[in-house]
Amino acid sequence: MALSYRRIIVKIGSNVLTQENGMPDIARMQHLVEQITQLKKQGKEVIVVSSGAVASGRSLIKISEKADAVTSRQLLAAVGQVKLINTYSELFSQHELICAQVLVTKEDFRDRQHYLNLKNCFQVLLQNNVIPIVNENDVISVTELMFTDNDELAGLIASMLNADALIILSNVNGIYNGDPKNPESEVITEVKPETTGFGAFVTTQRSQFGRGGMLTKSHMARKVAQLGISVHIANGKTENILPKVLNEEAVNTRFIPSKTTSGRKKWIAHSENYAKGAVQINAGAKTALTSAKATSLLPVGIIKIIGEFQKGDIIKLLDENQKLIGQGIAEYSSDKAHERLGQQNQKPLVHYDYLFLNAEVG
Ligand SMILES: Nc1ncnc2c1ncn2[C@@H]1O[C@H](COP(=O)(O)OP(=O)(O)O)[C@@H](O)[C@H]1O
Ligand SMILES: N[C@@H](CCC(=O)OP(=O)(O)O)C(=O)O
Repeated sequence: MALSYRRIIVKIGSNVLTQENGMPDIARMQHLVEQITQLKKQGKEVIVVSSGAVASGRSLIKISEKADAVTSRQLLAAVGQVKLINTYSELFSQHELICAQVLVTKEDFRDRQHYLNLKNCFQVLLQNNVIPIVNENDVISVTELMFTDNDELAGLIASMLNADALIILSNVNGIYNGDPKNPESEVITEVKPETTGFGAFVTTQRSQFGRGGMLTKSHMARKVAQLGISVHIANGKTENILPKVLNEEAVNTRFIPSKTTSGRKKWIAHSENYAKGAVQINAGAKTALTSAKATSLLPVGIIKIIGEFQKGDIIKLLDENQKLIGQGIAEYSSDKAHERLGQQNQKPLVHYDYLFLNAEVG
């Protein structure tokens, strides 16, 4: 039976678009564009998150051996992104489709207003039947300003746009229960919200041109599925992989979504890096928050306040072992929280509606 997704984010990894010699694989791009065109013809909305700028740059310019890694990446990406988007534009125009370039940085997800502006831009593109092609703005995103990789970016976009599905195309058939190169390893076909233990199979190993590897993919996939979005990790080098995934005809790893979460919670879920402060909570509060019942964080369960924050800021929630368990929006400042610390009958510091708790990865 075909999966009936309407809004789909397709993330295309560097390795899918790159030949073994590091040069862009135009034939592969052409085939992916054909598949996306088919989805568009079926009335689906498709947003592409495409890596490949650096690989495209490599085909155009030779970098000096003296240049450092950051500068080389800036040069290759700045030159390569033009070629990448031009290639997409030419290929889509052969099918009478228009695509748009959307380059983003971590900063664009920083506050609610930036977030809403970006969301608005996607909405107008989709309303006009344009295919957004998103990539990180590698020219200004360097070192700590960078997304872990485009998988993280794709997860953010999927949750921002309330997508039905995120399909991550990589150079493996999915997450294997061992080394992907070992013929005895098999693809884990389904990860349910309650599945545990699969994280042990994922190593920090990554492919020749990839950045984050399978570890970030599985972290992100878990989080996105927790927000109510199906996530598939599939092989972008397999012929007709997109229709095959949707018709359940290809081996891939599918993360089954939890029941849906509000847009506000989705934003909070991805705001961990923008937290202004943190609170450490006791074991009782942790048990209450992680139980099935909707519970707000009360000062009585807080043992420590870390850093300064104002009403409306994102704050992290840590357990007694300093482990991050989630984040939420503070209902009042750190000064007021200090006054109420450990006291009973006080207003919640984080209301349940503004609280997001992380799932275990595996
Ligand atoms: N359990 C596993 N199953 C599949 N791949 C794995 C696993 N553990 C590590 N990997 C590595 O993750 C790589 C894919 O991630 P990555 O290199 O970031 O690719 P991409 O460019 O598509 O984002 C695989 O090529 C493989 O080397
Ligand atoms: N923004 C970079 C890609 C970075 C990246 O995350 O790559 P990948 O791990 O292959 O998805 C580029 O366009 O070359």
